[in-house]
Amino acid sequence: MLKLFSYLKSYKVLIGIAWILMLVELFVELSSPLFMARIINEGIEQNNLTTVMIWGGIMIALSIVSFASGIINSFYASRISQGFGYDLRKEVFEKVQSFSFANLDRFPTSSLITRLTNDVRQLQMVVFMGLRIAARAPLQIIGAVIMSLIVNWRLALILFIVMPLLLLFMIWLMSKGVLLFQSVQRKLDTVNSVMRENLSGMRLIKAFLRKNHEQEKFATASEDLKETTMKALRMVELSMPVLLFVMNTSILIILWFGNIQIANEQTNVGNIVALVNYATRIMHAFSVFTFILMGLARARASAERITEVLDVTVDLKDGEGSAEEPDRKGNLLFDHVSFQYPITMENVLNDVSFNVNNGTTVAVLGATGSGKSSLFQLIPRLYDVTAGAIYLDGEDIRTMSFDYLRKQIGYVPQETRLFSGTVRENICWGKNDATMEEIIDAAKAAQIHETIIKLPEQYETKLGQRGVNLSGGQKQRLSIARAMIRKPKILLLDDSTSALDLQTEAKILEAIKSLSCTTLIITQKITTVMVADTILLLEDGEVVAKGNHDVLLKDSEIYQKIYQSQHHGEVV
Ligand SMILES: Nc1ncnc2c1ncn2[C@@H]1O[C@H](COP(=O)(O)OP(=O)(O)OP(=O)(O)O)[C@@H](O)[C@H]1O
Repeated sequence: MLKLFSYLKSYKVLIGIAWILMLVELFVELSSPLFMARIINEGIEQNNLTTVMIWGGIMIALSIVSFASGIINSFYASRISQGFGYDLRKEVFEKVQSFSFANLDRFPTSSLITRLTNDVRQLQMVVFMGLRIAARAPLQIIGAVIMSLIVNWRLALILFIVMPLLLLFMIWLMSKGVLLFQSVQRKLDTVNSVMRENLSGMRLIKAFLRKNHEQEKFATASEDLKETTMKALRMVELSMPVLLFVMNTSILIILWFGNIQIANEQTNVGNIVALVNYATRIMHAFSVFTFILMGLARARASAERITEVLDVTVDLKDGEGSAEEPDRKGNLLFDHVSFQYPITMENVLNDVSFNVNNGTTVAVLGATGSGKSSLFQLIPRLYDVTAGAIYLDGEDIRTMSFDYLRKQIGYVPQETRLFSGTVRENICWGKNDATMEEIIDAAKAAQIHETIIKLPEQYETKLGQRGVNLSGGQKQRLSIARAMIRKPKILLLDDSTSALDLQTEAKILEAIKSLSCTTLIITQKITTVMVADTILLLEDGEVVAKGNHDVLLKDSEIYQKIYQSQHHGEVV
């Protein structure tokens, strides 16, 4: 947790001011009982109204100073804690942005969201408390103890017996609290994850009549969160009655012995009132302390979760190459490439070798789960190969900078993902500085221009979240336009034409040819495969056949079967 508080460094001066103001408040608080004792002893008991007026006036003036200090301290505490939260959130967000896919696989999205929001908020609260009340509570205890020793050291000894007991009780409370609040944050993750899945899959849930099942899942996760939170809060609530009991007992003992001392003329009423006042303040500080300790317990759990993200070693290292080299031709070579996902550690690609000449088209064919998408993700280095190497124009892609390598590639992933914004903005995602002419050209090439101009505001039509107001095929074509506008040297289409009719698909393939880029297409359609220069047949992560349509139809039994299945048994 201390590591995270290093983010407060830039607020050193403001923290100093906030603490000075807090000390002013504390001084007034601790000096008040003394003034009160004076008013009673020298004013009320002696019937001296002038003394009452003078010390009363001083007390009012000090209270105004304390009130103003409190307000300004609060203002600074909010400013510092909000700034700290902003800096920390930014740092965590930037770290997540630098994550490789392998790193991302380790953290569920919902958990990252909770860490970025709720966990940062917990730490923010602790910073606020630290500036407003946290440092005050222990100082208040120490100050009140010293003052009560000055006022009446014999009676103050009662507090020395009570305080260690309270301290032990609070340490026990804190140790239990940390574990419980860690559990609360984990349960919150689960609720967020269930909610996220539910909201993003709402259409499917309705179509499959899974509403009740999902509701049960949510209710279970929510109930679990409620139970754990209640358990944690019960710990906090337990502290209050214990403190009140101890406080009232201590005051009773002070009054009992105080009474005896007054009778023996060893002390006076004013001092006893002051002592009772200090005892009340000590107990109050203890209750604030308990509240702070619980906050700290919660923040410690949050700090651990945030540090876990910040401490991740990003396993993809950027290549040394410059981002401004000349564009490549697009020759691609897979040289004995094997790959496994870090979380499963099983080979999904095994000794894959093939060569693609620039400007040619390769169709990648294979059963589901055979490793096609995994193979594609290695080219823009979303993951790194586990063995072997991939070369672009003879150079290992790991030596190139990410920016440079990815600038050469247009990637249309299997799952079409559009962003809220206009149609134009979505196409521009592929090239920030694209002109309107380039945008229209890309849309025409992707066979989506005609559809766009029929939309209410054409290119300025706003897309709903994830493009809800478009059909599956329209979304696919828009993502193809987004990739084509970059005029990439390598174009990767991961099953991106599955929702298109044969005629539209043929037109897109024609437009792609005119880009003269190296194109790799994952497809299940034999019509697309047939026009490719090379076909790669993958099975369980291995290349089992390679060649053009005619070669494979002659040599590969698997290819023959695929061909026949889509040509209704017709053998060529
Ligand atoms: N992020 C991941 N972490 C762990 N394993 C994964 C991950 N993504 C895919 N896999 C596994 O890798 C294997 C290959 O998956 P891949 O998505 O590459 O297959 P595919 O041929 O593209 O399948 P499909 O045609 O169904 O899209 C599968 O066994 C899959 O379970």
